[in-house]
Amino acid sequence: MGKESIATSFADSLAAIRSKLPETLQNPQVGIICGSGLSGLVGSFRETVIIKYEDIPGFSTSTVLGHRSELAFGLLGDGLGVPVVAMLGRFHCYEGHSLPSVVYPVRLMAKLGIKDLIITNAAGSLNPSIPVGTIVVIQDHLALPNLTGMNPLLGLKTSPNLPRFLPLSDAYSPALRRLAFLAAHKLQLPDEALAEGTYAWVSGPTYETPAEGRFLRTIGADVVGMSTVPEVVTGREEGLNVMVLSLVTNFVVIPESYRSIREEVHSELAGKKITPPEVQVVSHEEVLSIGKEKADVMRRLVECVVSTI
Ligand SMILES: O=P(O)(O)O[C@@H]1C[C@H](O)[C@@H](CO)O1
Ligand SMILES: Nc1nc2[nH]cnc2c(=O)[nH]1
Repeated sequence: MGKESIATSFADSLAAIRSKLPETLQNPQVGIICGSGLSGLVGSFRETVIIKYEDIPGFSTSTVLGHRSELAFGLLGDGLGVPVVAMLGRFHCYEGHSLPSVVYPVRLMAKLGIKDLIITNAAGSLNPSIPVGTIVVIQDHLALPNLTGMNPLLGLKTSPNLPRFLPLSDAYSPALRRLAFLAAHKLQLPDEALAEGTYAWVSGPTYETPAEGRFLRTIGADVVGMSTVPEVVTGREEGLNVMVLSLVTNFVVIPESYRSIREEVHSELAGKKITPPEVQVVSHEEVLSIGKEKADVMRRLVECVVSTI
């Protein structure tokens, strides 16, 4: 899409959205992107207005189970509540969406006036000390696609006011990360409920081979997932404060050693039968099931952070 048609598209999207919102929700302060199976957060909204993605010009729709394709506006948190906008479902490159489409909603939320962006996702753990069920407050990322030509900021700038070269050494807001740990304390979550770590972005839709998992761990990633980084990069370009909460839904399968078919065959030929180890595999059903189990903790945490922003 050229610069002019992107601008027209944003104007059309904004007009369609604003026409459906009451005065109290016209200026959301916080944007939230809900990861796989984590859209239950909307249950805590008051004065909720839901707009289907298909009714917003310029928007795509999500094709992934656990993503609802709806934009939710409402008031969240104690007292009068903070006006927020939440994406109940996101777009991933592996669905066939282009990077500009994946990050379109982030740019739109920035144009709606949000200052802070809270992103959640489901991720696999590469770190033995970060078990399934932990929420990881992301402190940094490793994005091989960004480094190798799949960067959401490649190409013409969508506005002359945006920086051409964006520093990312401060991508994950320390102030918001502090609020996450303070919120966990306020909610009396056990210490181990929240960890800190580095997120690796891969395109998906395949889960990692054992060698890929080992590689990502070796280069410093704690969790891995198929989303989020394009949203973070674009959010930073738009001048937003960004925080990412990754729910660990599974361990990435990294066996200590490989099953040796060579040894099995040689043993069999020598009259000794070796019982092969069970092969573990990850599934999206498992990801959604842990998401369902932990959705409430994520909901309370995000609500508490929003109340204290
Ligand atoms: O949208 P998120 O990042 O939460 O979803 C994760 C990554 C894949 O889309 C999916 C794999 O199970 O879950
Ligand atoms: N790439 C990747 N994405 C995930 N999303 C949830 N679990 C995983 C995982 O193990 N690997």
